[in-house]
Amino acid sequence: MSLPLMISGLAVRSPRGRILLELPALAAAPGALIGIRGASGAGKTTLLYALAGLLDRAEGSVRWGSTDVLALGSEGRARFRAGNIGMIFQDFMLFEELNAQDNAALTALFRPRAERAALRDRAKARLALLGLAEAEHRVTSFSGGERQRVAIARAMASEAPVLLADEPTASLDRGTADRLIDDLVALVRTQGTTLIAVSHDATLLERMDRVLTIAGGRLVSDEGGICA
Ligand SMILES: Nc1ncnc2c1ncn2[C@@H]1O[C@H](COP(=O)(O)OP(=O)(O)OP(=O)(O)O)[C@@H](O)[C@H]1O
Repeated sequence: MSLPLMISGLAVRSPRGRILLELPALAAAPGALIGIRGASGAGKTTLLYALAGLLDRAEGSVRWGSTDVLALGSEGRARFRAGNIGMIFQDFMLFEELNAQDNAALTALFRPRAERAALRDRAKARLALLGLAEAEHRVTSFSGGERQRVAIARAMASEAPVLLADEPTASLDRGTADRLIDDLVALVRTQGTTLIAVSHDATLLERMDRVLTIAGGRLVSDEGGICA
């Protein structure tokens, strides 16, 4: 399944009413590689959170296909995310008491029984591809880069139609980052996934079909790919 994105009248405010993000309209076809760049505090993570349906207070609509995630209650948003959105976020959202393999295969819990074994196999293969052989180790002892790779393996193994990533290469060495970028591009090209990645990594941004620049909570440029 592939999901087109349609944003309309999106506005996110701080609890005191300050505008953090204002995006009157944005559309993205499925199967696109979209980069988001901007200075610290520009609103990039806020946009990713809005796209993932992780914000409780936002005006407007964020439609993935026919689903407006802003119109759903928290349970509905969680269910939609589990089925449709793979997330590689900066806090990695790992479960400390689980090992790397179980963390990477976590989305199997939300899948029909018949799909679970294949998802676990994909998670294992992704961990190996990302150079994490210690799949049986609990993530508590892992470094930042190792934790990031577990989160990436989980998001990619889910084969969700949408992948949202916040600085996916930030904790990785250049070689691992380059392999990851190749893998993400291949996934998008073969599966029709939509990848939206916030990044400062020029190598990653160069590989995107489209790069959005956010400044002061607003979209200030929308380029069909850049050469950094
Ligand atoms: N809950 C909140 N309450 C008040 N202000 C907030 C809240 N969340 C974010 N902000 C503010 O919103 C603005 C955008 O933050 P955001 O994290 O989206 O920026 P960013 O572009 O991702 O920055 P960075 O590159 O540093 O991660 C910042 O000024 C931040 O301080």
